[in-house]
Amino acid sequence: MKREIHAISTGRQSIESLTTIVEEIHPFVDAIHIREKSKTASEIYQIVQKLLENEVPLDKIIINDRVDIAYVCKVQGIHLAHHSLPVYAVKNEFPGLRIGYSCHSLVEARKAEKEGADYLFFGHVYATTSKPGLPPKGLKQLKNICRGVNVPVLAIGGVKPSNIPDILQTGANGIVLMSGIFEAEDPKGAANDLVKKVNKGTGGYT
Ligand SMILES: Cc1ncc(COP(=O)(O)OP(=O)(O)O)c(N)n1
Ligand SMILES: Cc1ncsc1CCOP(=O)(O)O
Ligand SMILES: [Mg+2]
Repeated sequence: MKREIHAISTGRQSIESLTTIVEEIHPFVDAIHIREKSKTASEIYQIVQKLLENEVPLDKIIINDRVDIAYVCKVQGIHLAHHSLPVYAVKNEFPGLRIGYSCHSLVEARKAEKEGADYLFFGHVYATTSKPGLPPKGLKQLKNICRGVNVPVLAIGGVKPSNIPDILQTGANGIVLMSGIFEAEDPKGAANDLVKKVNKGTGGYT
């Protein structure tokens, strides 16, 4: 199974900065999540249209939570969280959309898999400023999730180049980064480094 690198927007950047970064990084990553909880549907639609105008492939874009926008924009997929529509409901209505789900336990992971999730995020694996005050889940729990489901599991939270080998040892199928890409001094260089690190020892870069 091909290892994947996903990048998630921070929700803290302007449309201009966000789209500029996505235009630079898209060749290096497998998916870019537009996770903009305080932007309106109209603003998120505008982001997707701007990306499209700048030749970012729609099949690299995943919309967080907003199934309506994912469907209308015909992007790669939808990423759901515990506060989103249930996985089974989205699967029933939109069987063509790739569905991701953010899980935090094995019970949740198995439930999402059973309901039709195509891949899972598990985290936060390491401490991260994105989840202040919440203890990290760690590599042992990540390994447990990877063993307990058959769909790909991607590690999220505090991921950086130095911890990628440990993450991949757990059986995880990839990594997800927010600050390490979107807040990097050189997002394109950071994404390029991640590709090398993730594919080390597999005999090929993507
Ligand atoms: C145990 C637990 N429940 C919920 C959250 C946060 O929500 P989540 O479903 O992970 O969605 P995001 O807001 O992170 O996109 C959590 N971190 N832990
Ligand atoms: C959305 C989300 N869910 C768990 S950690 C996280 C954010 C990860 O951010 P970073 O890659 O900067 O640690
Ligand atoms: Mg989460």
